[in-house]
Amino acid sequence: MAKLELLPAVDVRDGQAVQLVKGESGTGGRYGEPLAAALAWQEAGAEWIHLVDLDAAFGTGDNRALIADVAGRLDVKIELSGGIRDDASLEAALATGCRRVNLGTAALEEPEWVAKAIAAHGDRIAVGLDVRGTTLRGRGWTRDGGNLYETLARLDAEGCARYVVTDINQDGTLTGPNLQLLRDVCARTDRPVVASGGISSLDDLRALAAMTGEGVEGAIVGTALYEGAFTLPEALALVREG
Ligand SMILES: O=C(O)c1ccccc1NCC(=O)[C@H](O)[C@H](O)COP(=O)(O)O
Repeated sequence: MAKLELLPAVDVRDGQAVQLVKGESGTGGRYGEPLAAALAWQEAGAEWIHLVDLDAAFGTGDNRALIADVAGRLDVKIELSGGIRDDASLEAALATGCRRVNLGTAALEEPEWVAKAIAAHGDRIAVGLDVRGTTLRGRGWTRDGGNLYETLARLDAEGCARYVVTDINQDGTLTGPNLQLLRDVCARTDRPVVASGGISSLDDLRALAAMTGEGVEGAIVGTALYEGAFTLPEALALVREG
């Protein structure tokens, strides 16, 4: 069975590393310099970093220069997310050297542009499916954006290579991932799924590792690592053992 990939999160708001609760502004913890956080995950053995520009996602500015600087100083693979909605932001994101970008809002509001981006960039494009129930949310998770499964079918048909699936109600809550949602998404697509939101324990990672055969490829971990629920070396050892 394939090994579950782990992606420690570095979400950037106002130049600081943060983790929000359910994506709500002003909630959650602040964790200092994003570069220091990213280097700490890299030194602890991370193979990936999930790097998010929350200001760009919310439309409250951006941390583009800082994010490009962080990306340029890391040796690990980067998944870059937040506010990538047009040619300029996509080119800037890809120019950081990241392995892939996540498109979120654009997949809901600019489907033709997203189809072109998928055609042009292949598996460097993933789509973030951020949901409450089965309703997608865009613009930093502040606006409804259509039905999860209709959008998934459309993106599959357009050749989308991978999905990052977040249950917003679990995100940052340390109450565990929504395994049923992940199962349902995996049942409706043959593309790999990266799980995000709510991971609280090594047992949660074991449960996700047991789903690699269903299509769960990776897991983004934020709050649990910052708050010390487990360490990254412990998590990496768990997924390496299979
Ligand atoms: O990724 C986004 O675009 C985004 C937009 C608005 C609010 C939050 C957003 N991302 C949050 C994350 O990527 C979290 O770091 C990740 O889901 C980890 O969650 P957790 O392990 O529950 O802290």
